[in-house]
Amino acid sequence: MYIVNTEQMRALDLHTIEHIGIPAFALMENAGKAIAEEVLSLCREAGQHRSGAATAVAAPGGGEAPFASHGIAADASLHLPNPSAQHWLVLAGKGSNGGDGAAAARHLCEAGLRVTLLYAAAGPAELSGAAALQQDAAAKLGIPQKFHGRDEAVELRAYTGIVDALLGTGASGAPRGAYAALIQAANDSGLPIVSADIPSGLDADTGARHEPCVRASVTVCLAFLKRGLVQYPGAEAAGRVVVRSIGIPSSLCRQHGVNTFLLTPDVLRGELQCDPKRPRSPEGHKGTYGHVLTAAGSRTMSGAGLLCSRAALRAGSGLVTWALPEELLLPMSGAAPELMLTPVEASGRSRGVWSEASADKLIQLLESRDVLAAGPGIGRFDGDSAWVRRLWESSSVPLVLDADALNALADAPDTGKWVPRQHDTVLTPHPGEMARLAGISTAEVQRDRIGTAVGYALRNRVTLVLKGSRTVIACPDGRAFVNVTGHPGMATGGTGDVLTGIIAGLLAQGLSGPQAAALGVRLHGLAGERAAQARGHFSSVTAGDVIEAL
Ligand SMILES: NC(=O)C1=CN([C@@H]2O[C@H](COP(=O)(O)OP(=O)(O)OC[C@H]3O[C@@H](n4cnc5c(N)ncnc54)[C@H](O)[C@@H]3O)[C@@H](O)[C@H]2O)[C@H](O)CC1
Ligand SMILES: [K+]
Repeated sequence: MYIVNTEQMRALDLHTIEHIGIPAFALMENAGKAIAEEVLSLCREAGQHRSGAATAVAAPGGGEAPFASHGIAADASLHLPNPSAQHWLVLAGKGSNGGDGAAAARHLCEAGLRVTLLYAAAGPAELSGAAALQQDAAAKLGIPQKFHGRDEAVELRAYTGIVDALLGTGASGAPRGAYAALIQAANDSGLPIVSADIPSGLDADTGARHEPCVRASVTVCLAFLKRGLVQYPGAEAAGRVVVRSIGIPSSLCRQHGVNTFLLTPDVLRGELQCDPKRPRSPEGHKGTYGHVLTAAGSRTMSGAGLLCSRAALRAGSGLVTWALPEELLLPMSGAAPELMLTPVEASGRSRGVWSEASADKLIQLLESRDVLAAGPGIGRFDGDSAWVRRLWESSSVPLVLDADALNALADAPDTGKWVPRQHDTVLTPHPGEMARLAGISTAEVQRDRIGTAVGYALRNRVTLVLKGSRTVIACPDGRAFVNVTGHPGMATGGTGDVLTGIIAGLLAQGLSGPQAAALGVRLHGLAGERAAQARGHFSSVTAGDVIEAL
């Protein structure tokens, strides 16, 4: 599923209208029907919820074919039992979003609902183009219309639901004047709201909420998923999002530079050519599935190393060697019998702390290993930026950097002079680590997660996993994937270490950086959901549970 920004959406609209020849009015008609269908679906759900009765009429001879009678069936998508009990208000702006709303009003009327159109305008003269034609068509059909051009309060409780067709991708800044008043009234009404394209007030590119912003029950996103609908926390305003085709060919997306995707199984298999069900060769032996070296753990954070190493095994790596400061060797021996442990030179200050010199041992160990995962629980230590540089420049295997290895990278004075790596490099920062790497504030990272991640990945030719709600996987070629799996219960110590191990384990089995990062993030989220389900309540999920659920 493609994710577009407003500039790409406008270009796709224009291309479809001007080059392909599908008129804006036709697109708007399709948009209106799609919105109406989702309103009716919401009404049916509510009706079923209340009465528990199924709405479909069983066809003669069994089967659920609604309204079929002797082989003749009606259009089920616009059916609602007792539609006249519904009186929906369509709030329409002066632009094409409002045009979608007017079209939806006609289709809802056709389905038998009572409908009123309320424009954020002083009169029809303020409308133009296809939106004016839609308003005129609705008027000709006798659909009641009101015009509200001023910033005055209005009472909406007489209705049963609201369609928000005030602002779409043409909005800029916080809703003003009558738009603000109507959005406020809609939110205050407590009625179910179905938003056209995006909730009015939501920034379609960044997901920022310009108040007053509509809080929708459902958002009917038209043509392609808008970036703002997958950037949290703003996107919570959208409620359930359903993307509906309106006739703009998805085949146009590539030529308009759309290279951001929702991470679905189809996208994994298609765009990423990554088939998680890849058959494992029967003659496979532990060497077939790769050997991960983890450089992780320190005196006060030994568990991070254990979690990362166990996760690499659980993700399918044939072997895992855990390199750790010598002081931890005895205490951690046998903690996970499947792991091989090897001590590295600790710092002069303390035997439980890493040293810059330990990089030499790691490089030597990598002569017989396939992947290096460095960072979970290593803490900060003298010379750690030089340590990261040594690993960056001298390891000739895929590399995953996490936690304080990223902070050490961020503090390195001259990364621009480092020898570019010829092997997959995956960084897994949380927003704070991303901020340090990019030299901006965490708030700025969160304001445009996709843009920040893609910019860094392109500049540094790495795969960047920006963790958080809706994790972003940004690739060295500029493509980005937004993950939808996961669970609030995963916001607990150690789940980041587990993700690093999973990605390393997948790299060890031959996946590329983007494939291992995308599949790893998706599986990590699914495992977290399963762990939360098994625990009954998400507050008791631990990182270890996520490994077990993987
Ligand atoms: N173009 C097409 O073929 C299709 C478009 N679709 C729908 O159209 C909107 C985008 O429409 P556009 O006319 O560009 O802008 P909007 O309707 O979103 O709003 C512009 C309208 O609102 C005023 N305005 C802008 N910002 C503010 C503000 N902060 N406060 C108050 N008023 C504001 C501005 O002056 C204009 O009058 C898209 O989202 C789709 O819904 C269809 O999908 C069909 C194809
Ligand atoms: K809207």
